[in-house]
Amino acid sequence: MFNQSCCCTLGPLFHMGWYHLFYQYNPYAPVWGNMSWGHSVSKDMINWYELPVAMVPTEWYDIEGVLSGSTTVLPNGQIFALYTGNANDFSQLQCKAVPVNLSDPLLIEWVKYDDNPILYTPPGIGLMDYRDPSTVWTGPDGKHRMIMGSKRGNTGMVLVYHTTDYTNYELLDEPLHSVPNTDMWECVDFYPVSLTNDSALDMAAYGSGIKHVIKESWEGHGMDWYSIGTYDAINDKWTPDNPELDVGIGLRCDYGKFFASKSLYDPLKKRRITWAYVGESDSVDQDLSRGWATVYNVGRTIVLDRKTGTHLLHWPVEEVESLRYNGQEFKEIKLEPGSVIPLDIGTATQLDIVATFEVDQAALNATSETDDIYGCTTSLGAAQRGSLGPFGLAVLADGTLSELTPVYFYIAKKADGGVSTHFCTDKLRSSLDYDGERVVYGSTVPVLDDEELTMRLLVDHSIVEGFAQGGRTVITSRVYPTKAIYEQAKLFLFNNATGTSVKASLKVWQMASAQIHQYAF
Ligand SMILES: OC[C@H]1O[C@@](CO)(OC[C@@]2(O[C@H]3O[C@H](CO)[C@@H](O)[C@H](O)[C@H]3O)O[C@H](CO)[C@@H](O)[C@@H]2O)[C@@H](O)[C@@H]1O
Repeated sequence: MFNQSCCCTLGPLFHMGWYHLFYQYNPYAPVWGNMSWGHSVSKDMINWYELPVAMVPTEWYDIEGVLSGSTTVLPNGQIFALYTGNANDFSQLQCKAVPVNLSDPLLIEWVKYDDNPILYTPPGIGLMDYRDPSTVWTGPDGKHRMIMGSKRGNTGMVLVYHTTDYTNYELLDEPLHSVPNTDMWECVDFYPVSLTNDSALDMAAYGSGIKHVIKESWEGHGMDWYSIGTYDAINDKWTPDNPELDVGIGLRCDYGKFFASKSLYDPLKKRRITWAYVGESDSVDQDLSRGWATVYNVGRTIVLDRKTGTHLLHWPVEEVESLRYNGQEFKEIKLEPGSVIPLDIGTATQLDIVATFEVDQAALNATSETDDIYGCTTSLGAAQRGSLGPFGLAVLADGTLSELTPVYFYIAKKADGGVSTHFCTDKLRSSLDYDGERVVYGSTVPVLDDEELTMRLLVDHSIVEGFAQGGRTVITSRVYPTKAIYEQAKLFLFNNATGTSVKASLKVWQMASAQIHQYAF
């Protein structure tokens, strides 16, 4: 957690045994402004050291902000950053910077390129619709490429550039991809995923057995969208597998607070990790009185869900399991319709929970109730009862359930005989004293015939990260309980369905705190 960091998680990189995270950061206040590149490092992605700010606004071309961008590590070990400068007239110009000393594992000092800016807005693009240059990668033809997010009118798009020297960039005539009515695409990310195994691929991977993902962050809406498709590197064009799941209209990386994410190919463990800015959801006044705002999620691996082929799986990095202690197991607890069962686990403010739920198959077949329009976000939350849901866990709840955050499944039988399963987080009663959004987050989650319903929850005081079906649908929430804190925070199982009992089995671990410190020089 960092004093007002905001917006894109910038070019993460791995250098000499350290994971580096750069992020939009205001050194002076917990609100957006004075945008600089904050810098933190970790050896394990769990415990972090905060380093001196890497870049601050100093020049005419970035005096209104050193905005988002990326870093690139070349095969010869050279490193550079590309970023958007918010110029003195607020136009968005692309700039370059390099670390002063490559033999410094911490890459403390950065210097801006003398001939910045290296790119001006192309004709036909708004001066403020042109930002967040990506990591540079090399295609199968040996050409080096960089992409940026933009829009024309209301059509969001990814622009593609070629470069031969990593400083001069030539814009291609056609975008990599665009989708009408999706507005400005911020912080675009583009990466390959394997169709054959869970090993991540670095950007150079291309050919059969590979799909490519475009991720964009929807300006002003705090939502990150992704789509899986095929990249034609010869023509620098990308096509979605399913036009109904195109970028910005189909699937989200997370259905809660998770914005402006950026991924890293981790060369050490051959995996792709993503981080995003998990903003506060109470008022700016609260940010000011706390003196800080915004956290980052525990790093999440990304792989293609090879069972559905339609989804990605976002899952907490394995390192987080090193924080687990005092694991307790609960087996086959029967939850009758309308039941709420406290789980005796002691303090319940920092938890890792893995739970499975088994619905009575006879009840599922027998129910005559159908609901074709159920949706988490339009529902009344966990209080809305149906024949086959909701059931799940209430976290950060006080003993009287005056405050609680239910995370649950809701199965809706459809008129055509099929079912849709929804994964939701209900923030309507998370806090008795709260001046922010009171909403229900969530979406549908595919559940295949041979699968149980499973969820994993990471609970950490004001953050609840929920992962359904191995990470097919993910919800990150910020909640601000006033009573359900420290020793008063409890964990409950519940089944608010009217027509089925549910069997729950779960393992719950207490979680030690991660260490976040200033680096001692
Ligand atoms: O920090 C800038 C980077 O953040 C991104 C993605 O989140 O753009 C956000 C954006 O909005 C910020 O500035 C607004 C004032 O201009 C402010 O109202 C808003 O709350 C902020 O998040 O930043 C740019 C530049 O101002 C603006 O066009 C965006 O909407 C990313 O695209 C930027 O690189």
